[in-house]
Amino acid sequence: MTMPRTKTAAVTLTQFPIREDTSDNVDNTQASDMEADDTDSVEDNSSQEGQSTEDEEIDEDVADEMGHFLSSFKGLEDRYRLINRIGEGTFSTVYKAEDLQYDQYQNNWDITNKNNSPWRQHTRKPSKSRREPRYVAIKKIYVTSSPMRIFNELDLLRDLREHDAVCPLITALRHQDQVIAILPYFQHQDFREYFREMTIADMRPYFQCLFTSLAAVHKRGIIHRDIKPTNFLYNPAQNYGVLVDFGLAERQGTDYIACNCELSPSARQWRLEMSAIHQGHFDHLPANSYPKSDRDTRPSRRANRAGTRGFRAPEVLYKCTAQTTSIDIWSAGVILLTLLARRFPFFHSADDIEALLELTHIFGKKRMAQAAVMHGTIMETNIPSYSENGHSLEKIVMWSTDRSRKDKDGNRQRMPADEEEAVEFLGRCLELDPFKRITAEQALRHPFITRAGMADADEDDVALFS
Ligand SMILES: Nc1ncnc2c1ncn2[C@@H]1O[C@H](COP(=O)(O)OP(=O)(O)OP(=O)(O)O)[C@@H](O)[C@H]1O
Repeated sequence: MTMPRTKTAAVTLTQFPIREDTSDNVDNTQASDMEADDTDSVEDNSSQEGQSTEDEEIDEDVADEMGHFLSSFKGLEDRYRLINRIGEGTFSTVYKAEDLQYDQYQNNWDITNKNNSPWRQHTRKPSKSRREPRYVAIKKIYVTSSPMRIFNELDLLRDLREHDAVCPLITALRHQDQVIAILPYFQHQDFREYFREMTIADMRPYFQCLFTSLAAVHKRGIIHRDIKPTNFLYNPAQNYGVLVDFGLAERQGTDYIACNCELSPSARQWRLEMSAIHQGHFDHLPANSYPKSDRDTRPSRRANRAGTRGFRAPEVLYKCTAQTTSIDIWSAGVILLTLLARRFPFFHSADDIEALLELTHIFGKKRMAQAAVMHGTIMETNIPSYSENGHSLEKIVMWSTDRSRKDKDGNRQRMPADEEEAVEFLGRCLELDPFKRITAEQALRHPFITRAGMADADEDDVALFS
């Protein structure tokens, strides 16, 4: 008889009760929350360590580390055979492992068993042989993560388990203060290996998959908060990818405080006109306004800024207190910009102020100042090289790919039509106003996406990047 994964556990293991109290046995005094909030920032320092095969040699240190992990987590070696370390991030280490007790459980998560699943066409055919190894990814969450953070990730993953475009949670286990999440192993390629070669025709299915995942996540009112290439596991050979890492995700509306951006444009304009800054003097402050230089007296604004540097939307940088799922669309736009510009990482700021300056360089002082006012804050810079109106995204892409110079007859290179379409879509994702930014549902109806799989633009692609 097979059993549902979440109802059974080896006697020696503490099965992680996803919806129950998780604090038992976890030393709360030790658990320092590494979650990025108002003060912390996360860098994209996760590494993918290749898609190991079993023949591949394993680094001695990794072998030692895996041995220690197996021996310290009671009962783990009866259930899983660790094969290799496949990823190391800010909050966890991920291992590839063989599921030794696969046949003892109901495996509803297994895409190879699903009929009518879009995953089915992207994965190997179900095998009749019961002996074929089944692989999982074991995410060993660092013990320094707070129990609430771990609970949040597992809870959201559980909510999203029915979605083919999100890597589902099989189960989670706890031994003392160590929590591990078991996910299906998804064969993918490291972004750094393919981003330079991707043609526009290759980008379409990539974003079709990514936006399908985002549409599913956003439909449930969940903000992923950490959309970046290492969190979208993509297999270019199969044109298929899944979203992982809900460690920073949250339900929209958590810690919500009203923000200026929700006002109607006329109400916002009225507020601006009444502000001391707009009037340029502080002798007669209108009611309910702040003087310009009051840093010592006014508490600083707090908002969730969790995410990875370079991928944060402007409203996150401006500490908007009413952030929505559209922050994920911005981050997806940054991935597209990376692909079109052939530069990774595209943005490389050390902190949020630098990140705002990088954006100002592209979008210009005027639009960045307008975006700031939208969220009830002021953005000023005296850096002389920044222009008032910034540059078009088309120009940025042409510069980045070394196509901005005129030819010997003085003509500028033109962007091929399919690339123009991609840049137009990019502009819809990198819209400074979150309310005007395209949604995931709308993105799936955009021609850049709907043309995925059509052999439309191969000639242009070849001409462009050869
Ligand atoms: N289901 C999976 N199948 C294959 N590889 C995976 C899977 N889940 C995670 N990985 C690998 O492990 C890496 C780290 O995983 P994850 O992003 O969940 O951890 P993290 O510690 O939160 O990382 P980060 O610092 O990027 O937020 C991924 O980039 C990927 O290479």
